[in-house]
Amino acid sequence: MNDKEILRVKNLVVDVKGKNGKRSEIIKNISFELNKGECLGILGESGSGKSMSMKAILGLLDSHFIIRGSAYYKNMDLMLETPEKLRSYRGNDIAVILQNPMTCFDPLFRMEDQMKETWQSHLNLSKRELHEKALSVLRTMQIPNERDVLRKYPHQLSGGMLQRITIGLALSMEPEILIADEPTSSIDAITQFEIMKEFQKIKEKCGTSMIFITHDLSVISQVADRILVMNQGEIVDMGDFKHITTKAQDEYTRHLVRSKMMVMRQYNQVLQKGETL
Ligand SMILES: Nc1ncnc2c1ncn2[C@@H]1O[C@H](COP(=O)(O)OP(=O)(O)OP(=O)(O)O)[C@@H](O)[C@H]1O
Repeated sequence: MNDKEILRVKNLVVDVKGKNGKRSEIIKNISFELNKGECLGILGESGSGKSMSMKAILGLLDSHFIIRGSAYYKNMDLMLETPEKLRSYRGNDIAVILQNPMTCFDPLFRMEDQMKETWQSHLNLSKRELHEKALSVLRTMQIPNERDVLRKYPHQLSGGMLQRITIGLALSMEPEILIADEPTSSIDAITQFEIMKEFQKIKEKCGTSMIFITHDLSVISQVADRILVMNQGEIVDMGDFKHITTKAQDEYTRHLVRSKMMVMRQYNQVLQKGETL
């Protein structure tokens, strides 16, 4: 690893064991690095291996999967760490934001209790301080009526608001790396735009290193410094937005760009209308 890098993934292979005992390769020898303060976009269609590669790095795959390769975080190979150590990295150093914010919260508990629980095991704070922290996260994420929101259950809040809270919670842990796996896919286009603005702010203000996983080129066009394209478990292209959209040599990338560009034009039209509402 050089000084600029915060994560270096080398020759990552993931095999899955089928019921008949046969092994099939779902991640085929991928290597990439994430630089400090950089936002790396991982782009690919459904099933291309975006989530699996992240899960493998974070130790989130069960024993049906056989993983080879290395993933250096601050010169430590995550692949060689114990499950306990990986769990502590996931809480403190590497924050993960998932597709559906509803699945991150327990439907039976009020938002305040869930937020407090996130911090309780990591921070030594009094009840009062935890309450103040919860309010401050909501204010930072510009959530109105923050006192009311804390008393609500997850189903009483919109998907966009829950995702904002998830992002706020992830950031409150001051992670070194933020991994967002399709964080806007279950949200309408206007809220998606607002959430993307949050990610842009995070990048500009906090300098957090980010990996942003999506199947949608338009979504990462605003935040990603570099985009890595995956197809059938392999990295087929890598470069900045301009390279991906105008100079990609790989036929799959070109096909992806052509089809996304059309959607992107429509998406931008919707957003422009939304902004002037
Ligand atoms: N539990 C599983 N058991 C076996 N194979 C799996 C399992 N989960 C995913 N796969 C396979 O791994 C490959 C990569 O899946 P992955 O979820 O990483 O794709 P993705 O690019 O993140 O797509 P999506 O956006 O739909 O999640 C796919 O071929 C998928 O069928």
